[in-house]
Amino acid sequence: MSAALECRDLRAGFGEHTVLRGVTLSVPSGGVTAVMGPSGCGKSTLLRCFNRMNDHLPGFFHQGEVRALGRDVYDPSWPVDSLRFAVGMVFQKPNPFPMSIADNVLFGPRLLGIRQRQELSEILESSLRAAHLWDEVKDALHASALKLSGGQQQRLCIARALACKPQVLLLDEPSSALDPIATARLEETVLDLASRITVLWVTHDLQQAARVSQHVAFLYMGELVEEGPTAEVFANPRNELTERYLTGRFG
Ligand SMILES: Nc1ncnc2c1ncn2[C@@H]1O[C@H](COP(=O)(O)OP(=O)(O)OP(=O)(O)O)[C@@H](O)[C@H]1O
Repeated sequence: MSAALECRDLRAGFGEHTVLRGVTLSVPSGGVTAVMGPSGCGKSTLLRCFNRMNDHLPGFFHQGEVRALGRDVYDPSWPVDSLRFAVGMVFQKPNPFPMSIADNVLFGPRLLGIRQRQELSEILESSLRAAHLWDEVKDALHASALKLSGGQQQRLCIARALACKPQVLLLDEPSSALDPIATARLEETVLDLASRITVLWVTHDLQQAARVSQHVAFLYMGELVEEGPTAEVFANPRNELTERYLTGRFG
């Protein structure tokens, strides 16, 4: 199985604060890999290294290698915009742009220079369908995205990322602001997508990690403690820290 994302000896942090302390991780192509670990252990920082979303944050530094789709993410011949189209991201809080549903989805394709009406309308429909939102919004494509519910807004954010035809989606606790029904719909949507693209999903929720992922990585205080097939890690963790985390015995 080839790796969609990889980092080797990755140290990263902000100013004097080292957050990631030499993380080596390989995220298999296809399916869902969950990153779990206690608050502050560096999950989001790790996720954001893969599409260079930390770069603009004050004091950010990194050492070591970070690769996406087989390429160094700092390869000067790979513009950061193209990297972020290939490795899309959905954040904790839904963040639709204050514009119509259609304009949200078509924002990326228009930036990519696509102007043909027919092509844009195909991208709009296929992205909304893939995000399981088409049936709910097909008669209101020109209504404001801000009128959608939180769960719909989060699926719109997925559609917006999908419109740029990513090969990888980074999800940073995308359901933490959603109720259980909206969370279930989001999980169903992502599981469908994961047959075609690679998903790296940061979650606090162990049951969610067990439900959605085939591969799991456990981070603790900036170090990768354990990774492997989800069923194996949950049933038989090799590391005592992982075992304590999974059984809720974490001081
Ligand atoms: N922009 C920033 N500037 C300075 N420190 C930061 C910044 N972003 C994160 N940190 C610090 O890096 C550490 C790891 O944060 P990160 O958000 O990666 O952890 P996390 O495991 O995702 O946490 P949570 O589960 O609470 O979201 C924390 O101590 C945090 O305060």
